[in-house]
Amino acid sequence: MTDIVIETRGLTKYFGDYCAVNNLDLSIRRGAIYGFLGPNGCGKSTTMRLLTGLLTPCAGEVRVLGNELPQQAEALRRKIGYMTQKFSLYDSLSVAENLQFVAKIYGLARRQSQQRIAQLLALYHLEDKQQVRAGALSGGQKQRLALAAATLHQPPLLLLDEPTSAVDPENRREFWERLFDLSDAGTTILVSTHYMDEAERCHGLAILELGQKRADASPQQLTRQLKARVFLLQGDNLRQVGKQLAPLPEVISSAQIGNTLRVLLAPGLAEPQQWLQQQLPGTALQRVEPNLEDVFVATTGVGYAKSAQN
Ligand SMILES: Nc1ncnc2c1ncn2[C@@H]1O[C@H](COP(=O)(O)OP(=O)(O)OP(=O)(O)O)[C@@H](O)[C@H]1O
Repeated sequence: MTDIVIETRGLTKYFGDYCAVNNLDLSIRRGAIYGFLGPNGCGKSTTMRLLTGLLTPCAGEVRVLGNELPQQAEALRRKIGYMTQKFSLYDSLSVAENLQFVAKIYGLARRQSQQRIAQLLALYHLEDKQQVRAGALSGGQKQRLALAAATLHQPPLLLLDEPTSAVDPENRREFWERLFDLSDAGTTILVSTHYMDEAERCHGLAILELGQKRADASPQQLTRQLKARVFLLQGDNLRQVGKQLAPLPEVISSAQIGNTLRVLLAPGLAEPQQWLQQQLPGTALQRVEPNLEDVFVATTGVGYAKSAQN
């Protein structure tokens, strides 16, 4: 059996005249946690819906777990777990009732369903909440319940659309530990996010903008391959310095972080440090290693245009 679980070529989706997903090629291997990182409206959710078979592409080829979509969407449905952006379980049902309901949908036998639900309640620390209405749970508990429901039938592929957007850092960390357990057991996980710290945890990552893929590699490769140069500046009047630098075509971005200004320079400059020092005589500056946020800034928006120009 092939090790590639999700494969798309030229995947494209229009809503009317608007191209929400534009000629997307993906290749995601079994057991990977693969992230979609991108701004609001870049096409993350639409791509996920296309990969579940819920939406039909306008063009391109899609193969998920060996199923050609949209023709074999029905066969795929039982093999995936899908956690939508909005909590989609029943607020008025208890935690246990929600899981029993999902087990019925998947056609689990009563005994098997009881065992699996007990296992999930323990795994996701919901044992003492099983009689509580889902609507009364905290944000973190709701997400754990949603993950329990999405994994109830032990699917080999999980699609999680911004799963931790309403969750505090501790719960998010715990949630990701469970995702790594699932990945370790062979589950492939596709996760969309706005958060750099979540994106950094992924094995592989696509940065999306305007429905297009701007970059695709592991977070480590993306930072290593970045051609833009990053500098940290210290000194007085950093607000003023930032405003002076921002409009220059050689400057991809300047952003204040505490008492420093983080400046990204476009790749075309032969002597970037010298060039920057000439713009700002007397300002202390130091070259630093790029992080994932630098990659994001350089591959989207103004950064994308300036990187391409220079
Ligand atoms: N059913 C639809 N009809 C028309 N336009 C749509 C539909 N679904 C999505 N869109 C548009 O397609 C674009 C991509 O939307 P999508 O929800 O995939 O983005 P996203 O990256 O998931 O955004 P967010 O981070 O805000 O969830 C947006 O401009 C959106 O308005």
